[in-house]
Amino acid sequence: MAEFKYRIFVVDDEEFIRDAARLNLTEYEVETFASAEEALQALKKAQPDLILMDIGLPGMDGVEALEIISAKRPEILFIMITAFEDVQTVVRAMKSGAYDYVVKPLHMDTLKASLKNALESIRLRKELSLLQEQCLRDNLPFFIAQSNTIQNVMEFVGQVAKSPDAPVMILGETGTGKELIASAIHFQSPQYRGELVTVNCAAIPSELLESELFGYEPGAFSGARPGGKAGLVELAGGGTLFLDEVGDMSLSAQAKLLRFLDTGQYYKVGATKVSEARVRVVSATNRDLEAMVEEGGFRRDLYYRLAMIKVEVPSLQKRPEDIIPMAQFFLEEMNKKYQRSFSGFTDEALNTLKQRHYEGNVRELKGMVERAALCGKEPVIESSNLGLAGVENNLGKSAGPADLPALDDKGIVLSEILERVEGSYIKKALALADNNEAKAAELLGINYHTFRYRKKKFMPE
Ligand SMILES: Nc1ncnc2c1ncn2[C@@H]1O[C@H](COP(=O)(O)OP(=O)(O)OP(=O)(O)O)[C@@H](O)[C@H]1O
Repeated sequence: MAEFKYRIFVVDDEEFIRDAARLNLTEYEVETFASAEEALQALKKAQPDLILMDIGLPGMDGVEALEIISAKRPEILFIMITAFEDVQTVVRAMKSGAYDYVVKPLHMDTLKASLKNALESIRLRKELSLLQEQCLRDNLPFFIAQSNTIQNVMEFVGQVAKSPDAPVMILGETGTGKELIASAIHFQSPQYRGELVTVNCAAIPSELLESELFGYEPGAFSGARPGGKAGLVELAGGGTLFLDEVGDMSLSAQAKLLRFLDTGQYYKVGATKVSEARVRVVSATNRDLEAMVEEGGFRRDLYYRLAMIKVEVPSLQKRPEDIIPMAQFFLEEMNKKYQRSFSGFTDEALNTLKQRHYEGNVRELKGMVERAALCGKEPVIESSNLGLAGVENNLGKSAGPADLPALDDKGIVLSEILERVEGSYIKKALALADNNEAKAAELLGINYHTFRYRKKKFMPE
């Protein structure tokens, strides 16, 4: 195997110094240049690890070249070569990020020691970044994809994740895994080191959404924080902004978002100066956005912009092969969460799980397994632990008192039954309201935030 050698550019107008570097630094791959301009030209094709740069060059000086190169290639280290009297310039170079400097006349031992230190720091930096990458990827949420249907979706997701600027819209019923897919897009994209910032457009009152997204200047409105606030767009800079339930965004916020998507620019509330951010936007909805566009509730131009790439997540009903592997995976998760030690499900419980029609999709399945892990007795989950007896939770059927278990001398657990009834009505209201949580809350005569809180209890996120 060829021996690995660090690559060093030496930029000095004195031929003697260039020759000395080539002759003495044989353990490195050395290329020499008589001017900063020549080095800049070579950088278009080459990838040096370090540049040994003379400060007093004819034409562009060494510090200017350092600033230009560092802005684009911050990973390249610089050691500056300077004459004694040049202290001011050395200070400027160090402030601009030079790693070290050596003074003319060059002493090869001093130069070699400085190079060794610099290159050791490159090695450590590379090692650290490899470790960080591995750690990021190891902490990726686990996505179960057993069925061909969802495997095809995930293959497509892996492909679209690679183009960092293309907006992606994820469509699918509630609880199908849209948020998980948004995080898969982020972590498989080139900007995975940036933040993944999630905004639930339905949970933020429409009058606050704009200032949450774009931030505000000090004193922008009464009640604003004195120091102003950074927007979620800014926090997601260099990463991904996930707009969940995007169909619930007000028309005024839609207009601002469209401008941002078109130009990458935005105004903080109360600002006169424009700000910029580079962000991949992923959005999701379980509403029929095309119908909303026809009815004027969602801007057509924004819809086309956001849905440049569409990912459709099938309901659990359409991929029954995923039910059992998911149930087993969730049981492992719950074993850890609640320090239980279930080894699996009885055959009857497995059949119950397979036969159920999951209106709340994966979230409902996960909730059932969680409840079973809490209420069941080791070593295995039984069908009766799945919380389906007595009340038929499936939608389309009545969830009224007729389905409640009779009260006899064995007694009942009232709190459990009330909980089931509540869960059943919440699901029914969601279905009637076409998954619009605000409408579902209205149907149940409770406010939106109470609805969200109670929904989470039955359909944990
Ligand atoms: N394929 C999967 N593997 C493992 N867990 C999953 C999978 N799909 C969904 N989940 C889990 O199911 C729950 C619901 O998923 P998620 O929140 O991503 O759904 P959603 O489609 O965004 O729902 P909503 O439309 O209500 O916002 C989460 O706890 C998620 O971790």
